[in-house]
Amino acid sequence: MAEATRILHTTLIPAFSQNPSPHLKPPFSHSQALFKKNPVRCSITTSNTDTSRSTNITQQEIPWGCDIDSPENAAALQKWLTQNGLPPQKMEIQKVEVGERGLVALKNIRKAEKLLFVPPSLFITADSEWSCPEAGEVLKRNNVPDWPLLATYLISEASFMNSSRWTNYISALPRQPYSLLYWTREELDRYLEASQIRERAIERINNVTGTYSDLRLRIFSKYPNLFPEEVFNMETFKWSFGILFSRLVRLPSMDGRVALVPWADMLNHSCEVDTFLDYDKSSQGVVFTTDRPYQPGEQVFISYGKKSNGELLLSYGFVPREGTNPRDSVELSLSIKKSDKCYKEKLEALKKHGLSIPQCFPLQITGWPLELMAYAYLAVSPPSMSKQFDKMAAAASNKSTSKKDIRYPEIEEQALQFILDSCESSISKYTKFLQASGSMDLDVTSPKQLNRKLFLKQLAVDLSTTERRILFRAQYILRRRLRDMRSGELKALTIFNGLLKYFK
Ligand SMILES: C[S@@+](CC[C@H](N)C(=O)[O-])C[C@H]1O[C@@H](n2cnc3c(N)ncnc32)[C@H](O)[C@@H]1O
Repeated sequence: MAEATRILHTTLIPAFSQNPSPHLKPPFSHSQALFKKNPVRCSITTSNTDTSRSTNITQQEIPWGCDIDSPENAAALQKWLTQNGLPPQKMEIQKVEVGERGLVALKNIRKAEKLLFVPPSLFITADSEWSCPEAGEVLKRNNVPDWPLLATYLISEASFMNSSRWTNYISALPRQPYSLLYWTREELDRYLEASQIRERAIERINNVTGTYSDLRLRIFSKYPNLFPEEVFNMETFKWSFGILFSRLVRLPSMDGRVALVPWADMLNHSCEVDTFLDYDKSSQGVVFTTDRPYQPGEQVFISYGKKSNGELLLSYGFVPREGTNPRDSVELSLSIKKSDKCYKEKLEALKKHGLSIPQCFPLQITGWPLELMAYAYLAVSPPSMSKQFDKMAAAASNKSTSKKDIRYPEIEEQALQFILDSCESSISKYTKFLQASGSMDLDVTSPKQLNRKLFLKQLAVDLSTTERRILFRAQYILRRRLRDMRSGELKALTIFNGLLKYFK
């Protein structure tokens, strides 16, 4: 699946911003000049004919997807796809244990077999035809990038209901995609207080909100006939962005184009699988090649990419079982104390290399990056090492090409202790949350609310448990390294004292 954060950074911002920042700002901030004032009229009529959308339509009347446990919409989708060029398949959509709905093998599937073959006529891309062509033209004339364009397209097509070519597809989409976009600020603060994913979720929500506000200000408000507020509003944008975050695919063999690929987007993710979707030039369709055999009745999986549990929760709304994700990582936040004698110089060196105080680095169960160690060296280095600050900051930056494997034996122990302290402070936040979660008052007034809160809390508990596990591992390694170092130093000191005595 497409890497949402990267796409928001590289696709949204450059097209709209003259001053792209690596840290996400509302994406359309400097774009005024790119929008041309050129109103277009749409042929939408008030009648409810087959080829038009009623202007009286309300958001409630539009079927924004379905409850994904209802099998009818999936069956209708499957039938429609077959009638529209999807070749016979060795899988069908079924209710499954992992992912609610998924693709299940109907026949024996071999390892290294190509599956799917979804033709381009069934992809939704930035070039797809609009049921209201005038609306598409307005967005294109204003250089709206792929992501907001596709988000608007989905809403527009949903609003045309049966008149849209995509009605069967849209009706089978989840009514509420599981992603952190649907968590309120209070829920994020409460359930994800220990995890850095909270910050990422807030950033993403602000991004989506900013994108919608900008579209509304610069385009929708100027063409209310084409983009009525009852249909194109914050709620519907949350839905369409939620769909994009959890289903959009980047196709490497089509120059990295992004597309919604009906049918292929029914495949669920497994951390143990290595195969991913791509366009196959020889068969001219989206395929994937199995990396294992499947028997009839078994669910078939793909990989959504090498993502941590936190990233999977952020975009897809699920957390893999503890210990099953070899790519799992946790963001450790490192900081330099304001009381540090060289605080200003260190901050300047970090800023020069695009870093900040505090700064997050990913810890994995297998270890931590060299950049983190370089940051730790900088944090603990005394004023006498000020000449090295720039080199340390450069090595701490993952953008720098300079040598990262720097070593300063004289401050190595302090640097390791500094990382250990940061790990332990983070562990205590997770432990506090996990202990409190058992007796957390969910503050609900209906069974529906209770179900939702219980579900969110469980996701947060799962994420916190897996993230803390990585921190525990790092704590163990760091304590052992420090113990060995200190006992080595002690031994050296004993030998030295012995030698001193001998010479005396
Ligand atoms: C591309 S869709 C896959 C089809 C989806 N299951 C459906 O019924 O529409 C991605 C969504 O499937 C679900 N999903 C995928 N892999 C999963 C997994 N390993 N565990 C739990 N849910 C998963 C999540 O809700 C995710 O947002």
